[in-house]
Amino acid sequence: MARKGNANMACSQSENGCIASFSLFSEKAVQELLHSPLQGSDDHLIEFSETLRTVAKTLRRVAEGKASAQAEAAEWKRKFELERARNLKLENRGKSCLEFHPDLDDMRTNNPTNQPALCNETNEKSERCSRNGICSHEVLRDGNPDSDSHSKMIRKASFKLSWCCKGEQSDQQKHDIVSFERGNITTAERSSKQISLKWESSPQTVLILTKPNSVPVQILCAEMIRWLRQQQKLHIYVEPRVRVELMMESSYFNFVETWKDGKEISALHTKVDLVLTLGGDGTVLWAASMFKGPVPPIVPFSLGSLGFMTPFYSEHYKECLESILKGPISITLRHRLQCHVVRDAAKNEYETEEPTLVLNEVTIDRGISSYLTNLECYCDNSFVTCVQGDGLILSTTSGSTAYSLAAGGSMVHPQVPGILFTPICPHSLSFRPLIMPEHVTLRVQVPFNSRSPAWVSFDGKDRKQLAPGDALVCSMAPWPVPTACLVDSTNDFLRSIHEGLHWNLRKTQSFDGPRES
Ligand SMILES: NC(=O)c1ccc[n+]([C@@H]2O[C@H](COP(=O)([O-])OP(=O)(O)OC[C@H]3O[C@@H](n4cnc5c(N)ncnc54)[C@H](O)[C@@H]3O)[C@@H](O)[C@H]2O)c1
Ligand SMILES: Nc1ncnc2c1ncn2[C@@H]1O[C@H](COP(=O)(O)OP(=O)(O)OP(=O)(O)O)[C@@H](O)[C@H]1O
Repeated sequence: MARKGNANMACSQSENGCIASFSLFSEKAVQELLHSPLQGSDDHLIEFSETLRTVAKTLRRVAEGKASAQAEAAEWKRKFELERARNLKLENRGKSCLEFHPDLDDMRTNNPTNQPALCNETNEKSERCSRNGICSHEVLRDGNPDSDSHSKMIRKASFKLSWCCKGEQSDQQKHDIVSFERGNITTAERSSKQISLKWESSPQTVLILTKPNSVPVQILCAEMIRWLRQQQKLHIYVEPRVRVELMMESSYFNFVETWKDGKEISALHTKVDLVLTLGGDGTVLWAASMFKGPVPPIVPFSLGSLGFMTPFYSEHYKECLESILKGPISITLRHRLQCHVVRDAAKNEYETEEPTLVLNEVTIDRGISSYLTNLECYCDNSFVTCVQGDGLILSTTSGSTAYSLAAGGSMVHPQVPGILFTPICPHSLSFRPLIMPEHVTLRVQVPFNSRSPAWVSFDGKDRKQLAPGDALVCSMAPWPVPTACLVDSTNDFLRSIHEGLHWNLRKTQSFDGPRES
């Protein structure tokens, strides 16, 4: 019955009007005809019914063939897009690496092989490692040349660990990341160390972003601008809306700069040294969303109710800013996800549609539909699972304390590079959340046979519909969001889960009472 139902659906969904009209002669219709009072009374009618049944069967086979061809085409398309996404990622990495290097010309001249900056970095790393005496690339020596046969037998085998960059030919792209010291694996570098920012020249320009419709925020903003101008001699940028509000208050604020259009916004990162946010976590998300590429360091002042990412107290803004402008400051590099919506109809969406960067998460859910969402999920070339439930959250580790947490995901330190894969109300008893490594590309596909479309939203905003056949492709973005820490990354994170969520708060058990003897 289910197969028959599917066949009918495939026929009626077809854009081909001819097949749609033939679906009138479905097997069900034929059965009804056979069981009608005319049955047996007319041999010709029976013969005709048999013919119709054959036609219906043939049509069903055609519809099934079409569905399977569509699925195969989607699979090829998915592979093609994955490959493109990988290449794009590599290209972006190359670009960002080059962009962030101030002495690019020097490097080019000093790099006879003309390798990209990434390779130089790797060389630098291994040089640094050798200096530290940790990353020896030598083959393990025997030790004592006079050693007896017993000690030779217990000698450990030597080996080399290397890492393959995707999309390159395997022989050319092996970089040693972990080496061996007398056969034991040690790591020289870890990606999640506390990062310190030291100004090499003083910051000149500050962008202030504020939560809208808040009088305390407006008052603080005006006060802060006066202080930054008079005491720190800084250039100030604000949003057009805020400039209007300031000018209504006083013409004194005429020096405050703003922008006119999206083009000027996209050039902001080249002018702004520091971004101050006055609001809650939503204002930090807003600030991050303004920068589609590199993001200047953000100093988030807390004027909201929760404030996971806003460690600075607005009452102490003068002391905070004095110390930040002087530096050095501890920062958290918050990873972002780069998301592409890939339409089934698109020939090549990567070239036409801008990716959306999210700091918290991208959510694919059932929107207003009351049906279960049905989402096929892939990680690189591997099938992950099919989500049947309210939806799926792909979250950064910064976002792990937001929607993903509410859906049962783990809380993860924001400096850990990874992508959280958290289902929303899965209709299955065994669906636990996953955390994937940072280098993967995830693809969430609405299958062709889905009963309803799905909806995607980015940091809780910009909802878009995903029709059957459409997909969301998501990978780690090359541009993280550097946010200033009040103390350091770990201290701020723990403080936020204690104070913000009252994590594991319980009255301590009293001393009196039964004890183990
Ligand atoms: N059920 C839920 O928990 C739920 C539902 C929808 C959206 N959200 C979250 O709201 C975010 C958008 O925030 P908004 O301020 O624009 O909307 P909002 O004003 O609706 O605020 C949502 C709440 O989430 C908190 N929040 C945001 N980012 C956080 C983070 N990284 N860690 C801990 N808490 C965080 C905010 O402080 C706020 O209290 C989305 O990215 C999503 O994570 C949560
Ligand atoms: N500069 C801005 N322009 C437009 N919208 C903004 C801006 N800053 C913040 N928002 C939006 O305003 C909403 C509320 O912001 P925010 O979370 O900072 O304040 P809050 O809700 O009072 O804080 P909390 O969530 O901690 O209670 C968010 O949805 C955010 O996206």
